[in-house]
Order: sequence, then C-alpha cells, then structure tokens
Amino acid sequence: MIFTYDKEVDPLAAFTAPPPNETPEERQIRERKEQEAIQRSRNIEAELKAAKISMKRWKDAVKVLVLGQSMSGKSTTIKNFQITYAQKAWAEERQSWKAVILFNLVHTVNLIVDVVQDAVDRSGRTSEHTSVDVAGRPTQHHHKVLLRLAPLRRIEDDLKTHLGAGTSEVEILSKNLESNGPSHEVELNRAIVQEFTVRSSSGWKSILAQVRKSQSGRESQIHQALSDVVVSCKDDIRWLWNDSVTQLILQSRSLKLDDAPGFFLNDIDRITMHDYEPTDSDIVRARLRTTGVQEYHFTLDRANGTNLDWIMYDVAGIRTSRAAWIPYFREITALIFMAPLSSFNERLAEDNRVNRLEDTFVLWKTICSSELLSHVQIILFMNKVDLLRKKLDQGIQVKKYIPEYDKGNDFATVSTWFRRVFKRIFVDHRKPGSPFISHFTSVVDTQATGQTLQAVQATILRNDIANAGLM
Ligand SMILES: Nc1nc2c(ncn2[C@@H]2O[C@H](COP(=O)(O)OP(=O)(O)OP(=O)(O)O)[C@@H](O)[C@H]2O)c(=O)[nH]1
Ligand SMILES: [Mg+2]
Repeated sequence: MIFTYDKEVDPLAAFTAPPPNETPEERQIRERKEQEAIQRSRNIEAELKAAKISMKRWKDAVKVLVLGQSMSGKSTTIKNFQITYAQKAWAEERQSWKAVILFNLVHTVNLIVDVVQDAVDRSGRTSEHTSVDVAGRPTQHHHKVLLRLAPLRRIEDDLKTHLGAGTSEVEILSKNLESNGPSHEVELNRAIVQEFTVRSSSGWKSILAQVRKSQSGRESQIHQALSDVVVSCKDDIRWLWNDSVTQLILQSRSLKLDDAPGFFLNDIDRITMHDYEPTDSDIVRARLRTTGVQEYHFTLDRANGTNLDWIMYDVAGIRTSRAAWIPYFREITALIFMAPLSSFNERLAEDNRVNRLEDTFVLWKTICSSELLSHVQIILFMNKVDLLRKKLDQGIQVKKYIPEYDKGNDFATVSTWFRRVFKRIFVDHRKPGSPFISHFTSVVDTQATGQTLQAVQATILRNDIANAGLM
C-alpha cells in the first residue's frame, strides 16, 4: 500500500482525535484519563527538578559514615544526632515508633512463652500445684497463662508485616530449644535474643513514613486492634514476667532479657496506656535492624545563623553486608566507628565461633589500615559502657573471654586497657601524626550523647576546614 501524505491534514491531530461516534460517557472517561496522564507527567517533571536541586545542594554536604558490627549502636547514634540537630523531624516521627516498640515488647513476651513452654514440655507435665510449686516447676497456672498469651504470636506476625519486612533469626531459637545442649547453645541463645529484628531494605525513616501513612484510615484501626490485644493480655504478661519460676527458667538458660536490646517489659503499663507517646529514651532503646545502606539528611543550625548540610550513612553491620560499605569510603568526610565494649563475652550471631569484641578489633584494624580511608577522619565510639559496667559489677571476668587480658576486673582498668588496644592498632596503621579521637559512650543516654555529638561535630568541621586549606 502506498502511504499518501495530505498537507492539509495534521497526522498527529488525526492520531489524537477522539474516535468517531464517541458517546458523552466515553468522552468523559477519555478526558479524565487524559487529565490523569498530564498530571502524572507534571509530577514526574516536578520530582526530577526537585531531585536535581537536592543533588546540587547536598553535593557539598559534610558526609559521615557510621560503621561497626551489628548491634554496635550505629542507628542509635544517628537517632541521637537527630534528637540533637533535627528536632522537628524527630517530633514528627515520635508516634510512629509505637509500632516498633509494641513489636519489640510482643517479641520478648513470645520468647519467654517459648522458653517456659519448652520447660513444661521437657518436664513432661506441669506441677500438680495450681499456682505455686515449691520445686520451682511450671504449674497449671503457667499452662493457662501460656494458652491465654497464644494470640500474641499472631500479633507479632501482623506487626512484622505492618512494619513492612520479613524476619530473620527467630526460627533458630526454636531449633535450639529442641536440643538439650550445654553452654555453647546457651551462648547462642543469648545472641539470638539480641538478634531479633525486622529486616528492612529502606531504613527506619521510610519504615516510619509508611507507619505514619497507615496511621490514618483502615490501617489505623488494624493497628489499634493489635494494640488492644496486647492490652487485654497485659495482666498475664506482667504475671509471667514477675513470676519466680519464669525467672528461674530464664536464669538456667543464661537469658538476661533486661539488658537485651528492645526490652520493654518493665514499661508495659506505660506503653499500653491509651495516650502513650514514646519518649526519647524509649525510641533510642527500640531495636530495628538496618539492611543495606541508608542515608539520613540533616540541616544543622549554626550559631552564626547559617545552615550546614550534613549527611549520615547508616549501614548494616552483619558480616555479609560489609562489602556494601566500600563504595562510600571515597566520598566521606569522617567516619564514626562504633565499638561495643560490653560485647567482650558475646559471640557473633552470624558466626557463633567468633567473639564479638575480637571481631570489632579486627574490623577496626581493617578500617585503620584502609588506603581508601587515608584522607578520612576517624572517630572511635567505645560504646555500651553502661552494659560493660553492669557486667563487670556482676563479676563477669574479662580474662575468661580475652586471653591476653591480665589486669583487674574493675571498670576503670578494663576500659583503659580496651582504649589502649584500640589506640595501638590506630597508631600502628594510620599515617604518622594522625590524631586518635575516641569517646566512651552509652548512646542510649541521650543527654550525654548530645554533648559528645556536639564535640564530634566541631571536630569534624575543624578538620574539614583544615583539609580545605582554610585554616
Ligand atoms: N544499654 C545500651 N544499649 C545500647 C547502646 N547502644 C545501642 N544500644 C541498643 O542496642 C540495640 C542495637 O543498636 P542499633 O543502633 O540498632 O545497632 P546497629 O549497629 O545499628 O545494628 P545493625 O543495624 O544490625 O547493624 C538497640 O536496641 C539499642 O537501643 C548502649 O550504649 N547501651
Ligand atoms: Mg542499624
């Protein structure tokens, strides 16, 4: 067929012309679709424009990477940064943390239920006694309470879904409970208690945004319903937690839940109140694991009335995710390295043959000797000193876990020795003359951490200005 082109007819107009014999209803539908398409295209244009402006603006921002093994306190440090420097965003997110805190709470309860149920199963039967058993065995009352708490399993699952993620390590716990193994399993159990988590590919900011969105409308009713179930179980939860048999069972498995991340059982009355609003302390204690690399933007108000853009990168600390850190090494101004000192008697959840503090020392050496980081300022946070102090007060001996340690077991001696080891590695592997900057921290203490972060911010800026040749 020969295609003839008639100059009088605009081919595009012919192409976009309404179909012949269009009914008024069809026309209405067509026009609505056209409008929607125009709006979509405008939105895309606006987003691209905003992204371009933002890229230009954030190109010169101070960039700080926070590194360390999983559970070292990286995300918690960034939360503190937000408390100190981005109050508005912090306040907006406050309510959304409720879902995470509720999840943490329910997870702990389910863990206790599993452990007590396991003790019941192992002993073959519950004691004949109805509520108190002199031999410390679970009683029929325990059995009833466990049954009444069964709906919390579903609530935990729903909250995980609600928080937009799959779960990890939890199944391993039940496997461990099946075996009757000795001490190494107890250690592993402890690691798992610490490792409960919601995996997220998008970081807590976007999870919270999602939670916020769902706090209106039907989703909000679902969330309220979940919360109502927990409220209805409150008395049984409190009873189970305060019960001496439960405490004995937990002790026999070396499960120290009070110090585990995301522990909220002692706050149950407050948390389940209708008008509960998470406090700063609740939020920094809430546990949500990071996967991938997350970027957090802050604009700091400075005393001279100017603003300063600041980007913090939060990364996943587990071993398998560490390769993802490397691309960030080139573009950062500073690196905060988190070393959780209290982990001296723990093992890695991802490889339970490895002592967590030894893993931190190895990681620290790798960071200090990295060529890619030779231009970067490194700041060490020796974190979780509150937990270190507690463990030493309980008489846990450092030398039992760190063979080279041959000094006293008091906090001052132990912490000074740890600092010396970090410093020695730093001096041996960094450029001569590089300043060793370190802080003892407990980043769940928001007031003290606020002060540390002010000092850190000043140090980073001073170094940045010096590097730019302005000082
Ligand atoms: N007691 C105490 N708890 C802390 C401290 N720092 C962090 N935590 C808690 O430890 C848990 C883990 O902290 P996160 O900040 O989530 O750890 P992370 O390094 O981001 O871990 P990943 O995201 O898995 O890499 C949280 O429940 C925190 O509240 C501390 O100094 N003292
Ligand atoms: Mg994290």
